[in-house]
Amino acid sequence: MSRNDVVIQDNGDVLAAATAARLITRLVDAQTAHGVASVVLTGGGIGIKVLEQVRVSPARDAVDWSRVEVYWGDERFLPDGDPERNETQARRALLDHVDVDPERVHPMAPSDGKFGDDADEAAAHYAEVLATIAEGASDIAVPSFDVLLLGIGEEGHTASLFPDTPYVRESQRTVVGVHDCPKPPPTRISLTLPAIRAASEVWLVISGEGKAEAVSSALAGADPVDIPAAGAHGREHTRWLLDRAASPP
Ligand SMILES: O=C1O[C@H](COP(=O)(O)O)[C@@H](O)[C@H](O)[C@H]1O
Repeated sequence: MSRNDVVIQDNGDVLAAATAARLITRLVDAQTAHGVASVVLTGGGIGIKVLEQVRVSPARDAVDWSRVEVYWGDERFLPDGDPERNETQARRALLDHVDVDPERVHPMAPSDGKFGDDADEAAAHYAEVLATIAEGASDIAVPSFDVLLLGIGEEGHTASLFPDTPYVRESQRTVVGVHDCPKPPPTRISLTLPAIRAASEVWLVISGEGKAEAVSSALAGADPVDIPAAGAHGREHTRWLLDRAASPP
């Protein structure tokens, strides 16, 4: 039976620091249990702040970063090194500062990489990468991620799955090229809801009053087609990690 928790912190700074502490512990526990831990990163303001808090925590050295597999839940399809790419931001916030094994860091392709500007090809390739690493722990061809971080948008999008799009309805593919996004940049790559649901734990980390209505709808059981975040669940645990401003009234 999967658990669902809501934890509310006073403000975004406390939320970021508390989530960083929780993430360090989760990675250490996963390494203790099975040697190599896996994490799926998110972009967005609070998601990157969490990584910065991991970086400045003395406890970060409790993690053996060379035994962490790093993935992304979504990416803004922009040139390599673009400051708006989730990968660029995650590297600056944390990955450039810890001893990760480059072979275990799995960014989604940039728009000037080997797939050129073909986001669908880049997404199909990422699906192959995930399928190759998958241990067959679940029915779907992605690794059983130990922890998958997500943010949400004011309209309820999560990863790059926006409301009422073919992408949030996707039931077969694990990774999709996403086009005509309402939030820039318009082209993205995203895990789908079935891939997200393969994670052992899903943590939705959410800050700011602009998100409160979407959070409230998701927790009330909205249709994921309308509020994509409502469809994000972990196999074992789903944690809604909120600041007070983002909490339902
Ligand atoms: O564009 C994106 O936005 C969402 C939420 O970002 P925020 O800054 O409003 O918190 C994020 O979850 C997603 O990964 C990112 O690509």
